[in-house]
Amino acid sequence: MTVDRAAAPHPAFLTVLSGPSGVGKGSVYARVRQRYPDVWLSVSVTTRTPRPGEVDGRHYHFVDRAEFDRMVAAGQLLEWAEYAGHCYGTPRGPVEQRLAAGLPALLEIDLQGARQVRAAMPGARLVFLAPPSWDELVRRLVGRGTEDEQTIQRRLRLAREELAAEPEFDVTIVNHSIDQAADELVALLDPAASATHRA
Ligand SMILES: Nc1nc2c(ncn2[C@@H]2O[C@H](COP(=O)(O)OP(=O)(O)O)[C@@H](O)[C@H]2O)c(=O)[nH]1
Ligand SMILES: Nc1ncnc2c1ncn2[C@@H]1O[C@H](COP(=O)(O)OP(=O)(O)O)[C@@H](O)[C@H]1O
Repeated sequence: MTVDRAAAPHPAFLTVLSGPSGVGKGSVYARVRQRYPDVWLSVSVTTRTPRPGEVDGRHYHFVDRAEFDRMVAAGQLLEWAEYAGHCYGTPRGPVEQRLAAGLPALLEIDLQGARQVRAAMPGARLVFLAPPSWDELVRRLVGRGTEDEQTIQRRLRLAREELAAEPEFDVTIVNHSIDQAADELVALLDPAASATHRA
C-alpha cells in the first residue's frame, strides 16, 4: 500500500470522494455527471464480483486476486486497500496522465485510500460524503438490496470507523438529497460550471 510521491505534478487538481457504503457516493456522482459532463472519475480495479447492472471497464475493472496482486507488484496502482474482504485500487496511469495535462481528476475511494493519497499528495482535496443520520445510512444500505445480511453488517461496522474519521477530511458534504449533494460537489470540482448551472 504505497504511493509514489512523484505521481502527481498538480496535486491541487486531485479530489478524493469518500464515505461509508450506502451513503450515496455512486448516486451523487451520477447526478454530478449529468450536470457537469466533463467530470473525470478514475475507474478502479476490484476483486469483488459485479452487481447487476455494473459494467466492466465503466463502473470497475473487475479482476481476480492474481491479477490484482500482479498490478500491485508491478507498481500499477496509485493506492490500494482491502475493504470488507475485497481488494480495490486506483490504476496509476490514467490519473497521472490527467494531472500531467493539468486536468482535474476525481477518485472515489475508501478511507484507507484517502489516507494514502493525503500522505503522498498533500495538495489533494479530501471530500467526505456523510449521511444525514446513522439510521438513514442503514436504510439506504439495506434498501439498495445489493448485499446479503452478513455483508451489510460488515460494511456497517466499517462505517462506524469511517464516520469517526470525518475530521480528517477537508470538506464534508451531507447527502440530504442527491440534488443538493451533487450541487455542492460540482461547486467544489468546478466553481465556474456551478455558477453557470445556477444562473
Ligand atoms: N482504496 C480504494 N477504495 C476504493 C476504490 N474503489 C472503490 N473503493 C471503495 O471501496 C468501498 C466499497 O466499494 P463498493 O464495493 O463499490 O461498495 P459501495 O461503496 O457500497 O458502492 C467504497 O468505500 C469505495 O469508495 C479504490 O480504487 N481504492
Ligand atoms: N440523498 C439520498 N436520499 C435518499 N436515498 C439516497 C440518497 N442518495 C442515495 N440514496 C440511495 O441509497 C442507496 C445507496 O446509494 P449508493 O449511491 O449506491 O451509495 P454508495 O455508492 O455510497 O455505496 C441507493 O439505493 C440510493 O438510491
